[in-house]
Amino acid sequence: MGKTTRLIAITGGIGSGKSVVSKVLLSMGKHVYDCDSRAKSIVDSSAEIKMRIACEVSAEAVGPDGVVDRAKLAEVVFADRNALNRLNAIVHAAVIDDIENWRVGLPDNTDTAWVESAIIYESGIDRIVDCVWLVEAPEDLRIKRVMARNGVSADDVKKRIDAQNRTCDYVRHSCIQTILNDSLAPLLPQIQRLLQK
Ligand SMILES: CC(C)(COP(=O)(O)OP(=O)(O)OC[C@H]1O[C@@H](n2cnc3c(N)ncnc32)[C@H](O)[C@@H]1O)[C@@H](O)C(=O)NCCC(=O)NCCS
Ligand SMILES: Nc1ncnc2c1ncn2[C@@H]1O[C@H](COP(=O)(O)OP(=O)(O)OP(=O)(O)O)[C@@H](O)[C@H]1O
Repeated sequence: MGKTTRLIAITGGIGSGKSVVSKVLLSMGKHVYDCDSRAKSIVDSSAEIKMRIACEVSAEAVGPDGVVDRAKLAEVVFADRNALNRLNAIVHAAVIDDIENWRVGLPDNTDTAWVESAIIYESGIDRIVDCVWLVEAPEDLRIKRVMARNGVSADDVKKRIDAQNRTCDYVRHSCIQTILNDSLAPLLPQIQRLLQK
């Protein structure tokens, strides 16, 4: 059981490069929980959660076949803070439970594992991790990266940035390490240095 495994959050705004950091760790054989994909599986596998999303957030975002229309859901919640708060309240409690189950299921000898999420304070993940790795990149670069990655407009990316906590809020966590992922700083040596701490 990985019950005593130390948890480190990999956080930072959308497009900062959290997934790239996660991929480096995974390539080293480390355990990383990907909140975006796990949250999707949790929603997709729960009729109750989907019903709550349809009733409390957007009826149009869940089809009669139970399939979640994520483009529609994103359009609704990133234009309406109250709708986003309702969605977060429905999904995040289930994600926290899932992280705890995942941690318990890690192999015995797992000293440290990572949880990747853009929104550790909104989701409550800050309360279950021991340390935070904050991935940072200039906002204009983050916007360009996400436009290229997702084929979306700058306006769509800015709406998500507005929905996420500002960098200054991250300092609320007592143990925080920064990884700079602009167009110049190489990532690998920074990750290796943090792994030695
Ligand atoms: C809003 C949804 C439908 C958009 O789906 P979509 O496939 O377009 O995006 P995806 O899930 O891959 O997320 C991409 C990025 O959007 C940002 N984002 C996602 N959810 C949120 C949120 N609740 N608040 C702020 N930013 C968010 C993050 O930077 C994330 O990395 C989806 O993200 C969702 O259901 N979000 C609520 C659950 C959640 O908070 N998941 C993320 C961490 S637990
Ligand atoms: N240093 C880099 N050099 C080139 N491309 C990069 C770099 N860092 C990230 N990218 C690219 O930018 C895009 C955004 O990066 P990534 O998906 O890791 O961001 P993220 O922080 O995980 O975003 P999200 O909050 O949406 O999960 C990806 O297509 C990624 O390949």
